[in-house]
Amino acid sequence: MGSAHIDQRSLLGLAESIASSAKTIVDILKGQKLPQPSFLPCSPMKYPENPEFAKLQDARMNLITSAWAIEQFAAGPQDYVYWQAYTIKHDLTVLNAFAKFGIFDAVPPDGDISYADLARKVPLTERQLRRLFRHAMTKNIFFEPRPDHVAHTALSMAPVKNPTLKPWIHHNLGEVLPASSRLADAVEKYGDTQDPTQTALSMAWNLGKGKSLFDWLENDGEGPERGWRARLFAQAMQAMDGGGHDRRYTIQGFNWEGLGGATVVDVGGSSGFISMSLAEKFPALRFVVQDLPEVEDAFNALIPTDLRSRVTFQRYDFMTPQPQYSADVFLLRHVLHDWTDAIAIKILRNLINGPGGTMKDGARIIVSDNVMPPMGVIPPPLERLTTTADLQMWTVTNALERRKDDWIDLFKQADERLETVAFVQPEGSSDTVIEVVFHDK
Ligand SMILES: C[S@@+](CC[C@H](N)C(=O)[O-])C[C@H]1O[C@@H](n2cnc3c(N)ncnc32)[C@H](O)[C@@H]1O
Repeated sequence: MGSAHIDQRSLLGLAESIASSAKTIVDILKGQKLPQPSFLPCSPMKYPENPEFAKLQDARMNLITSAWAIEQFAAGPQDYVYWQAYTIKHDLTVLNAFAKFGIFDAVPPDGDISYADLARKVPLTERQLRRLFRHAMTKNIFFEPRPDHVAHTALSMAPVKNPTLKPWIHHNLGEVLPASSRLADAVEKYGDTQDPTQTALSMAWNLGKGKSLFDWLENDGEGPERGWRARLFAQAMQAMDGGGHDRRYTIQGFNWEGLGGATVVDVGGSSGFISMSLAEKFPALRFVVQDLPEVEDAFNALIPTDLRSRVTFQRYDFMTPQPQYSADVFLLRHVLHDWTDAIAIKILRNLINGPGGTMKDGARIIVSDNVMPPMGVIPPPLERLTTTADLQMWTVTNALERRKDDWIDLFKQADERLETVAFVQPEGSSDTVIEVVFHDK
């Protein structure tokens, strides 16, 4: 078991470390004839991933860790804590307002636009716009190339170039942020509960008795609007398809080719984007994407014609017995971490015990999810992604991120016949692919 250590470096030591990591990054990019980082809107959105990835990644992680520490030294403890409490929430509010009111897309990607003209394109007044922009610009999100005009920077261009960041912002800042600000109140009221209906989210959004996150996403809204949150959530999940949660890690982490002509059931598969990528790569495989009814539209919008015969959608509630119980493989990607142990066990048992029989001997459950590493063994910027995922689950469903032993215990508790045979975490991946085999003996 590792432990997190306090950073012992001095102010000058941090500055030297920053200079050294920055030089490594500059040299690698120069060597590969790639642009240097800048705030120009045409800047690349991501770092390259190639043979020098590990060296580049180490330098980036050290640079970020050192920059965080040096910011804390430069601010001093009193100002740092005071500023954090005061400013951060508004950074997030502004980002949410930009996404909600279509401002990222209303500012032209090239050139600039006056606040007055922008106010004619979006549902905000010039005065409101100026106030939001002025705060955002302190962190290099948009800038004023000339008085009274606003233009994009590389950061404000990110949701324009990758539109899935907009539903991602909506879910995290429009839905989860009001809930995370109630986490302490929910703990005070409900204690250390694992009930998915007694959460900070249910408190913040007055969900009513017995309603959980997914009931709310699925049912909020009237008439044709109903389920609008679930549809946006399905798009937000596609934003996770990049960085450490890129779909390619789920593809690399298991020998899909070796399955031959099997049927894979993608349980809680959302828009089906993983199944579609797997189907493209492995033409012998067939897929059934299962999710709640409101997600079907997102699937229909995404499925290419040539995959329709091999990738289908089935409305299915995984709190009920699995209709495809005789399939060869069940994929659960980013699903079990949404649920406390008692419910995750119920979901697993529903896979095994179908309405007409049990899972086939030798069938596999493939889980692609976070496995919490021991404390302090991965760089702090990556550690923060795992602790964020854990707190996010606590906030929205009272669930958690599990360590390796927790996963093994979970499968055993669900059914003694489940054997966990592999944990594979491809390089660069935040997800681990866990392979579990069912022995019907
Ligand atoms: C965190 S998302 C993961 C989606 C997808 N597997 C991925 O990798 O991005 C969890 C999914 O579980 C689905 N879900 C939640 N409750 C469900 C239920 N009772 N039955 C079936 N699907 C459900 C949600 O609609 C959502 O698509």
